Amino acid sequence: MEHYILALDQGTTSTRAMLVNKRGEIAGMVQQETRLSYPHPGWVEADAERIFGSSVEVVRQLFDDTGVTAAAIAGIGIANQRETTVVWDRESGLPVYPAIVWQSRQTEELCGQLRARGLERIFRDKTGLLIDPYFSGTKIAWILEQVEGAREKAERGELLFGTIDSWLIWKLTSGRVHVTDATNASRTLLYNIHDRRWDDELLAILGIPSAILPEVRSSSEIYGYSDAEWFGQAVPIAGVAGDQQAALFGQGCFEEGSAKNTYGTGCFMLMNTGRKAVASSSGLLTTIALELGGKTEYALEGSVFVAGAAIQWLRDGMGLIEASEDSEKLAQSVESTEGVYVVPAFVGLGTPYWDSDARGSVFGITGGTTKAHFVRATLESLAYQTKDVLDAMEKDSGLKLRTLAVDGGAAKNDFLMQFQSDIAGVPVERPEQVESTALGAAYLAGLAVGYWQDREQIGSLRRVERLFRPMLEEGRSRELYEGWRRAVSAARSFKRGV
Ligand SMILES: Nc1ncnc2c1ncn2[C@@H]1O[C@H](COP(=O)(O)OP(=O)(O)O)[C@@H](O)[C@H]1O
Ligand SMILES: O=P(O)(O)OC[C@H](O)CO
Repeated sequence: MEHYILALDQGTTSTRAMLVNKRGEIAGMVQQETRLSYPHPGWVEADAERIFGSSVEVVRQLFDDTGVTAAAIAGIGIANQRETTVVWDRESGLPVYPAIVWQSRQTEELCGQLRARGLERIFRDKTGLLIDPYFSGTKIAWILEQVEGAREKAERGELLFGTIDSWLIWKLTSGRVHVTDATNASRTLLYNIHDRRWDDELLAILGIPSAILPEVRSSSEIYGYSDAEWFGQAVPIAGVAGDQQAALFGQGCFEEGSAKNTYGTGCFMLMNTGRKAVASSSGLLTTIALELGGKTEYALEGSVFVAGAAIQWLRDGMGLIEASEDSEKLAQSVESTEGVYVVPAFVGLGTPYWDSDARGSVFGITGGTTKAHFVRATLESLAYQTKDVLDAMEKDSGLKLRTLAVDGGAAKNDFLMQFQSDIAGVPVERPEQVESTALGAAYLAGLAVGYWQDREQIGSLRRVERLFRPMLEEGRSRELYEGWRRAVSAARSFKRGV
């Protein structure tokens, strides 16, 4: 019987289960969309129970579709949307509040207070992150504050916190295992990435009792076994990483200086900086890339909050397209945007601006602007935001990128990838398998159970599907990008009225 690794990619907008074979091929995939809710402007929440339910459903469906059973699964690897925060009752197993999604901004005020107390430096030095609602720490503090009785319960050890990986593992093991991995821990604003432990000082500042925290483990080891109830028989859960770190690993970015950009709901560029935690002066985050074989590796990261989400907005909010893929043809139906810029700062701006006040804006429209220009400008915004991050990355690392490895849903868009290469002036390399996140999770699990031997073997499995080279004349590219910078600057000043 052929054995597989089961990869579970629990992303912001969808949950996917995949079977990965020895050759690193995806032998089957099932996907389910996740519904988000927006209870107030800027807030983004999800039903944690549904996230777990859909995770089980996609696996069961995958088994039904392929005829593969749990007996043929050597291990489960989990990659998850990071930072998204779940707090649940240890006894009943029920979340005390919906999952607060990473994009959600309800802790803006709390973050402002922390910054006003001059705490930015302490958090930055210890965690590599900024004080921003993006990260889990203030989300936990907010839940403990807002949900009646939650703080007292947390202090009595009756509540548990987890990012989505912890939540899924806890549920899959029917409440026996409460763990996370170092990459996920490094996104909470509570984890000291240098000492590699939960930081008491930061916990005290945020008023979070340590009893609610999961145990932090490596990214590749057997954490526990899924209860037979879920998939028919127990399966080892053997790999965990935040989805962006998983994608870095799945892309084979093992060398210092290698980088990938994932075009999903947001865009996340990570550069491997090896055993060094490089501090940034340009608004990048320093984060744990991986903990494997007793060694910790670090990465620099640039985060764009709204990327593919802007294409979804064209589809669902504006009704301009029927499916995300349609954006490609429409964009190509016009020569340029004719000066139109869309700044999709729906929840503020991340790297390098970190501006919570910025809001989405459109510039340069005329009576001649059509749907095609609008759609093209929205797609182009993904490339411009990536260029912002890339510039910061090269500046802080002192390294010039030779190629940018890409993946994620929107990386399938040829127009976008060519425009990206043109604007960034760097070759863009798309692997045959753009599901790098799932592959990364599978590789981590496979290494733990001996399905694959080492990174060398894994690296040899990667195949490039297409290389996009810069084609646009450099002066034109610079001019377009300067227009973007002006648009961003205007979008940022609008809310403040300056
Ligand atoms: N061909 C395409 N062109 C542009 N955007 C796309 C395309 N296909 C998917 N997307 C966008 O990519 C996102 C889905 O990518 P995915 O990697 O699955 O995201 P996530 O893991 O964040 O849920 C969606 O926001 C969708 O709008
Ligand atoms: O859901 P994704 O794949 O866009 O990833 C979300 C990130 O992990 C948030 O930091």
